[in-house]
Amino acid sequence: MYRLISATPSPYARKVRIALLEKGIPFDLQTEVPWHADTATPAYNPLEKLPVLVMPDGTGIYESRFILEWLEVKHPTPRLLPDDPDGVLAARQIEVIADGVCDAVVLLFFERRREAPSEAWMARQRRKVEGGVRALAALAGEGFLVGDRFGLADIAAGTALGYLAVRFPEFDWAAEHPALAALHARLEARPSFAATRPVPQSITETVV
Ligand SMILES: N[C@@H](CCC(=O)N[C@@H](CS(=O)(=O)O)C(=O)NCC(=O)O)C(=O)O
Repeated sequence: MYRLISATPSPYARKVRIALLEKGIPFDLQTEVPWHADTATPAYNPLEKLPVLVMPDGTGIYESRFILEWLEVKHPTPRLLPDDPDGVLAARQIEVIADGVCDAVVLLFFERRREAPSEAWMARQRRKVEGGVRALAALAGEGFLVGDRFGLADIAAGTALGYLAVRFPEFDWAAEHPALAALHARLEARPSFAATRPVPQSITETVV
């Protein structure tokens, strides 16, 4: 059985959790705080990050985009990528935007924990979050983000938007982007999203 090393707020781990659930792949969930000294990630990932998908033989793969690509290759049905190459590229481009929003939120979150946070640095990260959400909003319509089928693009965008509620709640993106908010509501109604709602975690060790 696979084991996924995850964290309750992690949007990157949530992408993998949702893909595993959508593909009906059984897995054990190992939830931890990757910022604490006792994290298991260094045993599998030289970058010391989760998610890590641990194989039955104990080896691990890491980096959410790679894990999702790996799952698409090893467990191709149901397919989470479009059938056409341009659709695949569009979905991957959306994942780049969504992950970039999450990256900026992480940097903003930890900057705020510094004794003397840099206002310039935080403003820069907020700009990236707002710009990324604007780019996603420009793609949101009545259906799913790419083609007529739920897939990777929706998983990436949905997990990024869900992460904002946990780490950047003061950004009222839904008021600015009603079509994106409606898509997000549709996605959060899916069992795979409902089962993986992000929850803040208590980080009690010094990180920055
Ligand atoms: N690009 C990576 C980012 C993963 C990442 O930043 N994970 C965080 C946890 S969380 O922010 O997703 O909750 C982590 O393990 N950070 C520990 C560290 O960076 O040392 C991915 O997509 O998997």
